[in-house]
Amino acid sequence: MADAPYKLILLRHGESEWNAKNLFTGWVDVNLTEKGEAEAVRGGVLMREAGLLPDVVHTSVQKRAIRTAQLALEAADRHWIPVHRSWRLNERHYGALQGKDKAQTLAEFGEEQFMLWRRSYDTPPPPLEDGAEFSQSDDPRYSMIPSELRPRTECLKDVVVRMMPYWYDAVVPDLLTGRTVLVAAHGNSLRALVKHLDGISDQDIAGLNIPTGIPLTYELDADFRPLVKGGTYLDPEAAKAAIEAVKNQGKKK
Ligand SMILES: O=C(O)[C@@H](CO)OP(=O)(O)O
Repeated sequence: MADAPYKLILLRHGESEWNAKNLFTGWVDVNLTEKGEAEAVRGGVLMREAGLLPDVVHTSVQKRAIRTAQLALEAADRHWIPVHRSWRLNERHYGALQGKDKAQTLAEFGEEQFMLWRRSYDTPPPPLEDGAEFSQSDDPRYSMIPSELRPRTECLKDVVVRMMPYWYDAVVPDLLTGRTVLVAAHGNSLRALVKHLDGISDQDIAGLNIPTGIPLTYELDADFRPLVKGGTYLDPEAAKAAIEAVKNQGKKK
């Protein structure tokens, strides 16, 4: 069996204001709730207790992931490590669903359409028009992305396509130098990465949910394939309960 020279930690941001309100969020730049901040700190404590200390961190350009990384790294006494950020690690752009209530959307469109938009691999929600209330068309942080590349909606397949160049060009080179790499990102950008790492099929990925604030660690072999499929959550019990909660979003009132 190949060695496991590479260590990767994936961390979904802590609970956001819109997670708490049960709204589709996507590229809308909402902050963490107090609970989300506490989850981020706890994520850092778990890393410290496990002796898994990141040497470099990669985040999206969204506040909830940026702040989660900072809070977790402070708790692990690693606030000083180099940071890289990219829109390619952003949450999936949720198109015209951004800002909509998940329970209301489920009631209005029915379970099949709701789950197709939420978890199918290749059905994107309707696009969000530039200039609309929850559009990022005028956000300066995206001004360097050419218009034809800038998402107005995305399915998970689209996220895989825009995320993978970052994996190969930015994260893998850090792993190759022997650094322990932390990727602090989002439910769906991390689902895209886990799909690639674990070789999950387009069908089966629909059933995979990632909880907020609990580090998911991978040891990777020389081909950047996991020694343990699915990785290892640092708090498996808490992860199990939190995964169920993510799965059932929309059903709660
Ligand atoms: O609203 C969103 O942007 C995401 C993550 O919070 O939701 P979902 O889990 O429904 O894809």
